[in-house]
Amino acid sequence: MARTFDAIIIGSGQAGPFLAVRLAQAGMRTAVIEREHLGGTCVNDGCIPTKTLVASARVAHLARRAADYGVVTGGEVRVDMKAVKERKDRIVQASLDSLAAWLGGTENLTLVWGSARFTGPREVEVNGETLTAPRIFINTGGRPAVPDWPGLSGVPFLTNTSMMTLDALPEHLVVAGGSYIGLEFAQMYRRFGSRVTVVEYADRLIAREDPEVSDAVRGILAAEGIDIHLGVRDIAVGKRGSGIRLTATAGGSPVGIDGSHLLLAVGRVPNTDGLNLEAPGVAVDKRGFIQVDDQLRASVEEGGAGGIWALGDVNGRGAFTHTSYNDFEIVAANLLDGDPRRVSDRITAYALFTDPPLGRVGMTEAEVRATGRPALKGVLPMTRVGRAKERGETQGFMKVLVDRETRLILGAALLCIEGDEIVHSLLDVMAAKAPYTVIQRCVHIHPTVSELIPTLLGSLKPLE
Ligand SMILES: Cc1cc2nc3c(=O)[nH]c(=O)nc-3n(C[C@H](O)[C@H](O)[C@H](O)COP(=O)(O)OP(=O)(O)OC[C@H]3O[C@@H](n4cnc5c(N)ncnc54)[C@H](O)[C@@H]3O)c2cc1C
Ligand SMILES: NC(=O)c1ccc[n+]([C@@H]2O[C@H](COP(=O)([O-])OP(=O)(O)OC[C@H]3O[C@@H](n4cnc5c(N)ncnc54)[C@H](O)[C@@H]3O)[C@@H](O)[C@H]2O)c1
Repeated sequence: MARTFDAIIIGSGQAGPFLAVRLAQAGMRTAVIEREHLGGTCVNDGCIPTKTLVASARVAHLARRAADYGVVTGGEVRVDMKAVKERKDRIVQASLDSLAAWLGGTENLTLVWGSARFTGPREVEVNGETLTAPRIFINTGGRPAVPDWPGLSGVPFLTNTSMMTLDALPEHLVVAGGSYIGLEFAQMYRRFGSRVTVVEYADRLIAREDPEVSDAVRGILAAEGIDIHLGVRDIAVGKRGSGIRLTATAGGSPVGIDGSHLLLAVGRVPNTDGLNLEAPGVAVDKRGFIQVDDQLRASVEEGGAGGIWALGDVNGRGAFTHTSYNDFEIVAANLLDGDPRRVSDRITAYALFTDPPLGRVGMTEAEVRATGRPALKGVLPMTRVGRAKERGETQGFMKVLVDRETRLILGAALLCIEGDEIVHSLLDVMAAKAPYTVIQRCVHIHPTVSELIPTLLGSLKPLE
């Protein structure tokens, strides 16, 4: 006998639990199916633990720089990795506990532990039991990609998931992938005290960003003693003692790196392969992401029944906690509030949490150029920002791009202290569809980093 619900949510990532509570509060009998841990990647092996570790690493970094500020410490700075991990575990556990209490205390909501797969358009199977509902929401997220390098299956390697169990310092961490995940771990472990080498396939780091951003990030990381190899090809790995040996070519020259640990950060794959999406006829693209419309309804092949939505990383429309949460808001608004919110209303915004962080909104310069529209550009090096000088952290720059005709802000890259925070002042003006002059004429507080945003906007020159 099948158990019947009004709604089923597969996966408890950053959209599912919030949607489940809204649906249950609206009187729908709702099941949340989770196979591993509540909260998904963000809570367990993504944002929350990594930003907690980044905070420990920053303290170590500043403690080593104490003398720059005239502060005397008791000699060499050491990092107690067990204590660092315990702090991280405590913060993750508190998040898990509050999520479990919230879901457990919600009427009409049933939590089912197990791995779900579709057996029909409106039914899934979990642990041999069939659950049915007229509405099914997929929030199954993604997992680390594992490349097919020769020798990889014969050596121990880490991913962002297994990194969470480390409580000792790697002597030499080799990080494959010089993008968001790889660079956050690279800087963090360098600051904890490891030797760190990054190997990146592209000819620059974070290759989705503009070259000047990639180059500045590379300079910042290199100055901290991180070895970086770009344009890496033909990677092969083998065992060497208790560690690994990675061989490759970089820019055509052979490279050999002996590391104690290997971290794979070469991208993520969506968790759709085990869902048996053929049963409801849900279409995926060639990388496995579920095809959705602007209101996140899964595109169901001809003859399919509909009634299926996909939220979060699994739909390929965003790969961040805030985009997953926004997916929840869009689906809830459409289903429960009669408010036709859409994904296309969302302005791209994210941060890379290196130190200094990179706050990003809207288009890159390359994207603006590709549109062919006349634009203005402003750049301000942080060496000219009083607050940065006072804090002794003048690395990076702020860059903004504006449409010359409409005067609307098109995009910005703020690689600077507080760049992940102050970028919201630009984002909010973009959301308000107000011209840049609104923020340029706004009087900001002295001495802050935000204070220089009007100055940045006052420095606009035509984008040649
Ligand atoms: C190292 C790292 C750092 C990150 N840092 C940031 C950051 O700083 N800021 C940011 O915005 N984003 C960050 N992200 C991205 C962010 O974690 C994800 O975008 C976010 O978690 C949204 O994921 P989601 O809602 O799609 O699902 P997920 O959080 O991935 O959760 C999916 C859930 O579904 C479950 N599941 C999967 N298949 C099934 C099944 N068949 N049956 C039952 N359950 C299933 C999984 O067990 C999991 O719990 C980071 C990611 C990583 C890996
Ligand atoms: N701060 C944040 O918000 C944050 C932090 C971490 C992760 N995330 C999310 O997780 C997603 C995945 O992050 P990611 O960094 O794993 O993936 P990514 O797709 O951004 O980067 C993967 C990197 O690995 C490189 N690469 C691929 N194959 C390689 C190979 N064989 N050898 C060497 N390098 C190779 C790619 O060129 C790329 O630079 C991001 O898109 C992001 O949305 C967000």
